[in-house]
Amino acid sequence: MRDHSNHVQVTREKAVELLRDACEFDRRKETIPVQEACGRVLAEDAKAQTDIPNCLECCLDSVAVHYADFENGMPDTSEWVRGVDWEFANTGVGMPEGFDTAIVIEHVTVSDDERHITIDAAPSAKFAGTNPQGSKMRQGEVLAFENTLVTVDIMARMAMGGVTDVSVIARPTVAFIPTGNELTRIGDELKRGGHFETNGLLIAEKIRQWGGEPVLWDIVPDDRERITAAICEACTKADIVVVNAGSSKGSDDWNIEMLDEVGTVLYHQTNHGPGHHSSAAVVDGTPVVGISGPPRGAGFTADFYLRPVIKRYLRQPENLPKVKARLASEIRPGGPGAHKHMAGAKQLPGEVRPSENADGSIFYGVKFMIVRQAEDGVLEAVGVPGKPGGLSEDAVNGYYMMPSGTGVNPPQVGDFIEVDLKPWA
Ligand SMILES: Nc1nc2c(c(=O)[nH]1)N[C@H]1C(S)=C(S)[C@@H](COP(=O)(O)OP(=O)(O)OC[C@H]3O[C@@H](n4cnc5c(N)ncnc54)[C@H](O)[C@@H]3O)O[C@H]1N2
Ligand code: MOO
Repeated sequence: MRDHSNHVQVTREKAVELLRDACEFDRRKETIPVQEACGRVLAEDAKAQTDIPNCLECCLDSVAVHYADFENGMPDTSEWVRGVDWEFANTGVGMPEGFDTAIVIEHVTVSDDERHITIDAAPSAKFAGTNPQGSKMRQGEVLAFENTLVTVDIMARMAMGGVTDVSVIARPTVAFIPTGNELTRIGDELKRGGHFETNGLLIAEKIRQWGGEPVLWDIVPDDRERITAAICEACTKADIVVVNAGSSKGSDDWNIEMLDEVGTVLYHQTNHGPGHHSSAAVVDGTPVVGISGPPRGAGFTADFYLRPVIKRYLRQPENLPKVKARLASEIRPGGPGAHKHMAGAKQLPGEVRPSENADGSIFYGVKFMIVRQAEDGVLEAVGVPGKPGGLSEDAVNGYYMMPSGTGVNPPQVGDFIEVDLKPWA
């Protein structure tokens, strides 16, 4: 049984900072076709391979002429020959060779047989109505900088400049190690009192959405040697490792000890719940993110702690975006430390766990919120009604860290609160 007398509890902010400092990635690069670059991060500047346009180009639908014919005023065009003195020229297309100036088609009357024209407005200067070579992009010009997340527009711009292959940061591989004797693979027969291993499904998809490559480990039983072996193997094979469950104080909760044996534990508790038993370690230079078992907390603690590590690898913004929203429904404190048997209580009933902020520090209950526009146009946040883990959670798009502790006043309906937006990417 684990010795949990020596807690390393940190705030959420400190946890992210410790994890960030522990990441010294040796990023890999790969070259992929530009058509597949959307959603990837450039490892090098992408440069135009050619001038665009690569010759004098016509601006609008026009006829192409020689400016020299207009230098002494409007010429007599009755004897003009198509292809010699004039030619059609169209928007965004190279000028017919030899022609230097364009007159928009609205100032031109074309004969029915399209061989003769009369013009009612002369061009103002040589090259009028044209775009010079290289006016959209010049060969060698940077079209997108290193570390840019390629959007559809950027992908199309690079392709426009003749870029066929791009160098991108390889997707970091993220090993997910599920632990627990009670776990059963999805599709197998459920053990008595057990659960299907669903956190792997949940977190693998998040990893993909955030730009990583999930690698799912088989369920590891609560056995010290097997846990250690799985962690060590994963740390040699993956860029980032997630160890799931086995993080608390139960008779089979070994993960923190094992991480401590093979690496350095940075922290193994945070100041919020759910998610209290989140942890982090470094094993042979590989960051290991510890996510607690209960699925309700596993999802958003991955948002809090795993996402920044993946984003750091990919050199993308790490913090979740926050919005200020008007609290639209009453929310109550919760989690250890927010219990009615608060810090300082002399005797607790046996089924109640002691406060984790008995020292008077602030503890945060993570509240699932729906952020939406109120009828008066203001952004409002509604606490998810009903039972935690219920259907109403499907609409959750934000998290609020609700403080509790001595002297802390919880927000009232109508107050503005800061909500972390749930990340989809
Ligand atoms: N006496 C105390 N008991 C507990 C405390 C405490 O402070 N004192 N903390 C509670 C809190 S908070 C949490 S969170 C959990 C943390 O538990 P673990 O991270 O050690 O997770 P397990 O005990 O292994 O499992 C808990 C629960 O989650 C299910 N689980 C685990 N892995 C998966 C998975 N991959 N997919 C789906 N479900 C999974 C597991 O079957 C259990 O039902 O401890 C509290 N207890
Ligand atoms: O760590 Mo637990 O996730 O607080 O519920």
